[in-house]
Amino acid sequence: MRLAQLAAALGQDAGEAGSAAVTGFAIDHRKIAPGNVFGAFQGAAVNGEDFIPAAIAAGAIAVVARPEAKVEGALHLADPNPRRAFAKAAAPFFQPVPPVVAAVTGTNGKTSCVEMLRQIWRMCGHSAASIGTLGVTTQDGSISTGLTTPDIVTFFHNVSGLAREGVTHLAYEASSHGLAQYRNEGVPVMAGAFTNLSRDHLDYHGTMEEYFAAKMRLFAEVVQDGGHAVIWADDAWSARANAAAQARGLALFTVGEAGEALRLISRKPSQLGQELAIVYEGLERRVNLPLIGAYQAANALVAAGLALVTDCEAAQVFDALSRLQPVRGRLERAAICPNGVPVYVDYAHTPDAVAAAIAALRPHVAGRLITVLGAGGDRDAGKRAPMGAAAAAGSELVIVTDDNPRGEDPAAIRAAVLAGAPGAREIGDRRTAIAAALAAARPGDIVLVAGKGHEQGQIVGSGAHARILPFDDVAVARECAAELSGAS
Ligand SMILES: CC(=O)N[C@H]1[C@@H](OP(=O)(O)OP(=O)(O)OC[C@H]2O[C@@H](n3ccc(=O)[nH]c3=O)[C@H](O)[C@@H]2O)O[C@H](CO)[C@@H](O)[C@@H]1O[C@H](C)C(=O)N[C@@H](C)C(=O)N[C@H](CCC(=O)O)C(=O)O
Ligand SMILES: Nc1ncnc2c1ncn2[C@@H]1O[C@H](COP(=O)(O)OP(=O)(O)OP(=O)(O)O)[C@@H](O)[C@H]1O
Ligand SMILES: N[C@H](CCC[C@H](N)C(=O)O)C(=O)O
Ligand SMILES: [Mg+2]
Repeated sequence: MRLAQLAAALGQDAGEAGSAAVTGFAIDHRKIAPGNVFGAFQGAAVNGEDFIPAAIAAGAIAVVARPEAKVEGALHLADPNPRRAFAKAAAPFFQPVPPVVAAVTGTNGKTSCVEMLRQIWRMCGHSAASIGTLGVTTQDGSISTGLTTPDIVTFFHNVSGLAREGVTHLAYEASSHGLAQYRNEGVPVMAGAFTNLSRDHLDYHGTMEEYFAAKMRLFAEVVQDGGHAVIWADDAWSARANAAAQARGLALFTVGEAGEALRLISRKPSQLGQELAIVYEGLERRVNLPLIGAYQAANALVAAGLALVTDCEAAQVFDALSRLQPVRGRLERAAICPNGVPVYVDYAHTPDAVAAAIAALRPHVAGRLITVLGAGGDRDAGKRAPMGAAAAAGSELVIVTDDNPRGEDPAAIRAAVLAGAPGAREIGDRRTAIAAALAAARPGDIVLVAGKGHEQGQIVGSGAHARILPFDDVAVARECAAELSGAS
């Protein structure tokens, strides 16, 4: 690719520099190699424009930046929205891409949906992958990227790398941060999905309206012209999501009890899962979903909707639902105590998710539900008390503990959660809290350990002082259960 082509994609003229070969793209000046294009963005922590001279010194031949940024010694590709312009400029460089791409947004359920869709596609015979909180997942396993939505350069590398490996079907998670920062643009997206909206990330977006607007960029700009919008119909924000998709002219596919394309008629919990009655194209079908909880049924049906609009055969899709494997850290049964008490690990880290995880377990509780939870530091502080309240409303015993305190005082975070759960116990150390929950449990009880799901570490400190202490809720629950059997 020549610089002239790249400039033309942005409607600009590269002049004499146009014949230079573009060797790659970077948004971090420390990753610039000679011949690269640098994207200089104003960030939350620092201003990327401050690194323009260093990027040019390292060999950048062009810089995508705001018109007012100072660029000397390289071509200035000026744009008032440099993140969007950078994505547009870089996209043609990263070829090929999988022919079928779907993206999922929503407060809760993105990871579950993309992972379930990956499995359904696979069972329909396609070579499929997903990108999201669990990393880049193919049938051979997962590689973690650290963030739900990686930065745009990593995203392009991953997407084109998967296509080169033969992946034809890709599902990715579009977080609101990722959408707001144009971290996943430029790949033709055949279908987008919306799962739900509830409180999270207001530290970043400010208001629910802004948060919703960030999510709706998926339908307004990211999904390709003539693409599909699969929308969970039973959420308070669904009607507005429908309107956003229709305003863009996308083909609407609604799912749920109020869904028109895929209607959920009934849901009956069974011992190991649930039986769903659904109607698709006028035909009533029964699906034995091997997963518990209304929320997992919702995610499975949204994933099924995405498979259907990406041309999978209905009989195969519904058959695949009955063979879905659990998603790591989502209502994962981590251990069974010697007295028969099961311990579930769930990634609930919003008030709505805590309520959803509890609702999923409640039909299976004969005795008491014991919930262990905390809230993350350097994240939306306003969700902490409502998380505590959701736990208290649905559990007989709540133990408030630490969950990635990051740069904050862990005791202050716990106090904020406890404000919503006044009767709760407080045990800062997460291992001690889990051990205490298991020790308190009597036959018939269930223990829910919420907040970390698949995570492998406890993040303490921030910036240069950040450390990730190894911690895995599933492993710790197993160890604590084993200690109990040693003690009995
Ligand atoms: C608030 C936020 O979203 N921050 C992310 C964002 O940072 P930013 O664009 O504001 O960047 P910045 O650090 O201020 O730096 C500005 C620019 O200067 C560049 N730079 C910076 C330093 C330097 O020495 N040289 C240099 O060139 C940076 O590459 C960047 O382009 O882009 C960075 C690069 O992609 C991310 O690493 C960073 O994630 C931080 C670590 C983070 O914690 N993000 C979380 C909140 C997040 O994004 N979570 C979402 C949602 C999770 C969910 O609920 O699903 C996710 O998608 O993971
Ligand atoms: N459809 C849903 N409705 C309500 N709660 C849900 C739903 N799906 C998942 N949850 C809750 O949210 C938790 C996280 O689920 P998942 O990882 O699929 O969501 P996510 O949107 O990817 O989250 P993140 O924003 O952290 O990436 C689950 O463990 C569960 O507690
Ligand atoms: N993607 C989410 C993960 C939160 C998980 C929870 N363990 C926490 O640290 O708050 C976030 O970055 O807000
Ligand atoms: Mg996720």
